[in-house]
Formats: sequence, C-alpha cells, structure tokens
Amino acid sequence: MSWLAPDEDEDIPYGEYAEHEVRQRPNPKANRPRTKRRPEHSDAVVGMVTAVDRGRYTALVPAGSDPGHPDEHSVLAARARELRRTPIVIGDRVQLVGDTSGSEGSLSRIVGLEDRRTVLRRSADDSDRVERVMVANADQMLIVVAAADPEPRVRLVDRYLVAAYDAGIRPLICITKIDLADPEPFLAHFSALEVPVFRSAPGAWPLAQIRASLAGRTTVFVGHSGVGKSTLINALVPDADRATGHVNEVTGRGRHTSSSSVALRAATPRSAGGESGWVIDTPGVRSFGLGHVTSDGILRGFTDLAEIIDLCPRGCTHQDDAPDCELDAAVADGRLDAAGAARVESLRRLLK
Ligand SMILES: Nc1nc2c(ncn2[C@@H]2O[C@H](COP(=O)(O)OP(=O)(O)OP(=O)(O)O)[C@@H](O)[C@H]2O)c(=O)[nH]1
Ligand SMILES: [Zn+2]
Repeated sequence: MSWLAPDEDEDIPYGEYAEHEVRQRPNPKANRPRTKRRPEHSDAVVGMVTAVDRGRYTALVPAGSDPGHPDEHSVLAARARELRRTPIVIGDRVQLVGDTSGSEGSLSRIVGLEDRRTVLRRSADDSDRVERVMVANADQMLIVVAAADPEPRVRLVDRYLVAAYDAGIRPLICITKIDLADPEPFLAHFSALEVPVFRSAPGAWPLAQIRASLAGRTTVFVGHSGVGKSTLINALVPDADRATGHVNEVTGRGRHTSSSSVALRAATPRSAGGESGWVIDTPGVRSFGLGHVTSDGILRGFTDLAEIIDLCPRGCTHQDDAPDCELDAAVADGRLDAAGAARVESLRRLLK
C-alpha cells in the first residue's frame, strides 16, 4: 500500500502532469478512494497555495489553524504520491501533514485538497478539449487591457469574459495606458455588460478604486503580455516585485517577463473593512482557449444578449445561418445598436 511507504515526491513536471491528468478522464466511480480522508490525516492543517515552483508548493497557514504553530506562517510542501495526478494550483486549499512548522529546510506533505469554490480553466486553443486548471477559489477576474501598445483586442477580452462567467467568477476590466490612446471606443464594446471598468495611466493609477474592490476577495489578474499588469500589481502590492518589461518597438509585443503564478496579499482601504485581498498574478497569456467551454457556457458570457437569445426558436444555434435567430431580428429592427451588433459578431465567432 503506497501510503505506508516513505514520502517520495514523484512529480512529473507541472505542465505535463496537468495535461496527463485531464486527458485520462478516469471513471470517477472506479477510481474513488476507499476512504475519503484516512484517519492518519485527521490532524492535517489547511493552508492556501500561494506559489508553485517545480513541484514545490508554498502554502499559507492562517493564524490559529496549526495548533503547534499558531502564528500565520508559510509552509513549503510536496504532493503526496497519491495526489500525483491531481492538479494543485494557486488558490487551492490544501491539507498538510508532517512538518508544518515552515522553518528553514522543512518540507511538509500535501495529502488532500479541500473542495474548490471556483475553478478557472483554459485550454491551449479552441480545438483543444484538454483543459488546464489555472487558478482555484478566485472570486473575481481583473482583465487588464491596454488602450494601445499593445493594441487592445475585443476578441481576447470576450474570451476572458466567457472564461470568467463560465467559472462563476465576477469580471472587472482595467484599461491601462489611456495616456497613449482614447480607450472609450474600445470600451463601448462592453458597455452593455455590467462590468466595472477602471481607467489607468501613469500618475493617475486608479489604485484606491481597485483596492476597494479587492477587499475580502481573491482576484486573478489576467492580460496579454505588455499591457502593464505587473506595473499595476507592483503599485497595488508594494513588495510584490513583479518583473516588468518593455514592449518591443517592432512587434508591439511585450516580453514574457512574469513567468510564474503567485498569490499576493494586497492591503485595502480601511473603508473596505480593513480586510486584505488576494491578488493572483498569472503569466501573460496570448491566447485563451475555450475548447473546454460548452456553447451554453459561451452564451452565459454574453449576459447583455440573454434577453434576446431567450426569444430564439428552440434549438437555435445562433449562427449566421441559423433560421429565425432573434439576434438577426434584433439587429435589423434596431433593438441592438452598432455596439450590440458587434457583440453578436463576437458571440458568433466564439460559437464557431
Ligand atoms: N504609457 C504607459 N506605459 C505603461 C503604463 N502601464 C505600464 N506601462 C509600461 O508598459 C510596459 C509593460 O508593462 P508591464 O507591467 O511589464 O506589462 P505586463 O502586462 O506585466 O507584461 P508581462 O510581464 O509580459 O506579462 C512597461 O514598460 C511599463 O512601464 C501606462 O499606463 N502608460
Ligand atoms: Zn438564436
């Protein structure tokens, strides 16, 4: 029986195991563990994963939850062998046993995962049904997009929105570099959605507003490389020390300067109850595959079109060639303006 064996960490490199895990799609019934939590783990301490680095997890154990070590502390841990194929990501609440002191050189062992409130996933591209778990337990997604340099792309923001709604995560938008271009034409595309928008420029960072919305929540920051996500995070979390880069003048692309995901604690205003918030930084992603999201999931990302879609004939595909799709009628009779028509186009591109 493996769990009596000494702990050895048989980690496959992170990327590989994550794909391996989901490709297999094991029959959950056949693989169900005999007991949910083995008695020897009843004294497990729960911590939140704040960093992942080559098979080593940093977990923050809150004050008072580890009887032997009552102060808040971080623990370095490896996965127990039986969790080898289980993706463990930033934001996960993990059950830790062994040396949970967090002292120099100590290594604890993760023996289980608490249920996740939310799971943010993505796939490499739309044809790829292999999904990758990016972040667990996020409440919000702050979509960082630049008004220029790199040029904002409606499609990418649409993808983030769909992924957020699909995961049950509240989206927020921060448009940066408004010193370089007028952001309003771009933002008009999303105006019918009830998504809070922050506008940002050097010397006019909307830090107070963003901080207020972070309080008591876990917010995952996403954005194309070079949009200024790290700059923003460094301003929000002064000791974050996220690497910032320069946009390549020829390609307009940023270098991939932040390469790992971390959770950082952000101080928030006293008016927000003094509760801190968690900021999760993810490496800049160029594409955001939605191969794992069903068409219903995609439709849920277009809350502004929901009322119209409700009037569609049963089984309507909502595509260009769908007979009697109410979206076409709404564009034709003016219920949807130019921005609304563009939203219909966005939806149809994603449904293809
Ligand atoms: N003009 C202008 N430049 C900005 C603004 N915000 C950030 N920048 C610059 O944009 C460049 C890219 O910023 P980063 O913060 O590194 O971008 P990032 O999104 O974190 O990029 P990755 O680390 O590659 O994911 C840097 O040179 C920043 O100084 C802004 O509001 N206006
Ligand atoms: Zn339709």
